[in-house]
Amino acid sequence: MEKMVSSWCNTVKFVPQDYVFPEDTRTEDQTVPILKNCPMIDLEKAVSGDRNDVIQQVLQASQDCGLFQVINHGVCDDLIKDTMEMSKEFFNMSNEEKASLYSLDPHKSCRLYTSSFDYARESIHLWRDVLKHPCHPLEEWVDLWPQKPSKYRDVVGKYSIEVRNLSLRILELIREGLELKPEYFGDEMKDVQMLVLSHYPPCPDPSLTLGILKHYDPYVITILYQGNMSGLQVMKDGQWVRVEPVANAFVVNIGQLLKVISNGKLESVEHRVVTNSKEPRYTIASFIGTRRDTIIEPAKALLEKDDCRPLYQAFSYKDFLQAHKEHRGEGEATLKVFKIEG
Ligand SMILES: O=C(O)CCC(=O)C(=O)O
Ligand SMILES: [Fe+2]
Repeated sequence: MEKMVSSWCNTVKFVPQDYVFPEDTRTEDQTVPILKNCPMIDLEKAVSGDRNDVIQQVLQASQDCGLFQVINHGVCDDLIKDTMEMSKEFFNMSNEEKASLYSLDPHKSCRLYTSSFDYARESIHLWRDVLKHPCHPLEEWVDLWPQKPSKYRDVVGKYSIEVRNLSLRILELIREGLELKPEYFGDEMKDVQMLVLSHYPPCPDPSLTLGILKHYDPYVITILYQGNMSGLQVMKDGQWVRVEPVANAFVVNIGQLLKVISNGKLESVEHRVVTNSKEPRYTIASFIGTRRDTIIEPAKALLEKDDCRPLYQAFSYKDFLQAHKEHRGEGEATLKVFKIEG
């Protein structure tokens, strides 16, 4: 517990040496430019307006940026606010109250930890505390979730369901856009959902530290709520740029599995999180993924339609995760393992 950044960060004036990243991996400049033309997609229009136009916006943004933001997404503002409140309350509880969830074991399904999933093996730590738990199907997991704050399970349970529904609606737009058959994203492609609540406390020298190292999301799709504090940066045209938070909008990230399924038509964007010295930052990421035995491959219908060869061989998600672990921080290298050269 004493390793959690929030346990000791108020007592230090300088960044401890084991939190200082090598110069080429950390952020030297806090004032990187804003991601321009980050598409803001109005999802309501998919129902009441020109659905095809929304589909094209989603596809275009996924191709150009690997990321977009959504408004009028159907998750109600109060629920987002209450969930953020639950997260803040949780992280601000005393260490005694959180102790039962804290674990250094990367295999524990619901856990509170600090830095990355494997603190014990990393040489430099991230400026970040994390609560991570599966949430689908809710009744299977909810009993493992925090018991305090007392409304946590109720509020976060509702949030996880609504955000899951949002992910499925976006996946459906993508499926239609790629002209895949209706059952393409069947149950197995989306039957895992993880919720990751992050707390990035203020840092005395943000130029030395990172909240999360550069990475690609090793899932199908991510829905991120980043509150009102910036910190998320994406690699665009060889440059790190900021994704500014927009009140009640979600950031949608195309995961690496979707890049493979779309045979590289959709991009997955490299991103990282920087720290700041002023305010704590709280974010909630919902990842839709799959089980370890699911086979991932470029959609055959897409290859036939476009008359093109597959860029990736078929692989099990288990093998992908293994490669992901081996190439930590080098997300491009993970997919290269499965790339068909030619
Ligand atoms: O907290 C954030 O802003 C981003 C989190 C993220 O990229 C992740 O958890 O994969
Ligand atoms: Fe991420």
